[in-house]
Amino acid sequence: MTKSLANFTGRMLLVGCGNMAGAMLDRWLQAGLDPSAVAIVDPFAQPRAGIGHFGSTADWKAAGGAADWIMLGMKPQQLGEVAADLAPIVTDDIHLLSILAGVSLADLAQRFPDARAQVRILPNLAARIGAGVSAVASLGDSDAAAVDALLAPLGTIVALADDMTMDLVTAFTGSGPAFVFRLIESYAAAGERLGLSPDDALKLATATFGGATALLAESGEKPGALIAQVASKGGTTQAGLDVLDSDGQLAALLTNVLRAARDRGRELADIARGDA
Ligand SMILES: NC(=O)C1=CN([C@@H]2O[C@H](COP(=O)(O)OP(=O)(O)OC[C@H]3O[C@@H](n4cnc5c(N)ncnc54)[C@H](O)[C@@H]3O)[C@@H](O)[C@H]2O)C=CC1
Ligand SMILES: O=C(O)[C@@H]1CCC=N1
Repeated sequence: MTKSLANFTGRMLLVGCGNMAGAMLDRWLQAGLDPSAVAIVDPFAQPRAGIGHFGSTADWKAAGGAADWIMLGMKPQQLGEVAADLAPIVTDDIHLLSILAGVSLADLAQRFPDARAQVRILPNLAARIGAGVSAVASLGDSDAAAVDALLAPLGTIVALADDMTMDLVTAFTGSGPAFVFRLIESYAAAGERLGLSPDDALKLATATFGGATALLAESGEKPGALIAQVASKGGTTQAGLDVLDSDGQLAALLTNVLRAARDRGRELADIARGDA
């Protein structure tokens, strides 16, 4: 059942509302968030019924805009221009939330020093259906109960003591869905190459990945224990696993994938700080 936000009383401003912030907002609205308590500053955001849309922070302010929560949902590269307009508005009664990859709590505190709290959230796209993962770390008086209430309808919440590992988590769970979609796409393409029709290949691949992850989560068993239940000695699965496991190539490939994504987060932070 969707966790309710019907009792959430804060006024929320979203600065940048594209794929990720839009997925969070749509889930929040589904969970009962009052649209009249939300405003969006984004020159290109998709309009949503009952929500005020503004092209700039100045337009929002001129229309009498006020907020208790402000969430940064644009790209990290836009932090400089956004902060120039927004920082004077972020006073000590405002919780500043950020979903920006790379941008650290220290960077947020430097850009928005007067905020009541700086809260760094790393969500993922599955938030749209309440099956996401949100890692969260904060500075200041973050009102953890209210932050948890906001994040609960989006899926699993992982509270981190600080944001030291956030760039790795960004790669792992933030970028993660794209890596999984690519694996499924490649699995389907391999099935096609060996004779399945494109429709059957994607349908079977999606159901196989979905069923396997659901079984893993529900059974509480370790992946290795479930592999042993599928792979008969000398059978078909073992023949495939022998290829997958050869020379540790899969582990090396995935480590390189995560390292590249994590390191790009650090580069984005440099760009957001104006250091690159
Ligand atoms: N897409 C994802 O799965 C995830 C994204 N993120 C983070 O979310 C943020 C947004 O990413 P996406 O939604 O993928 O990008 P997006 O390109 O879909 O959305 C960005 C939005 O910002 C708006 N925008 C551009 N300049 C602006 C300005 N000056 N003021 C206000 N709005 C402005 C754009 O019109 C657009 O709607 C990034 O910082 C990214 O690191 C974090 C976790 C996952
Ligand atoms: O690709 C990106 O930079 C963002 C951060 C995590 C997922 N999407």
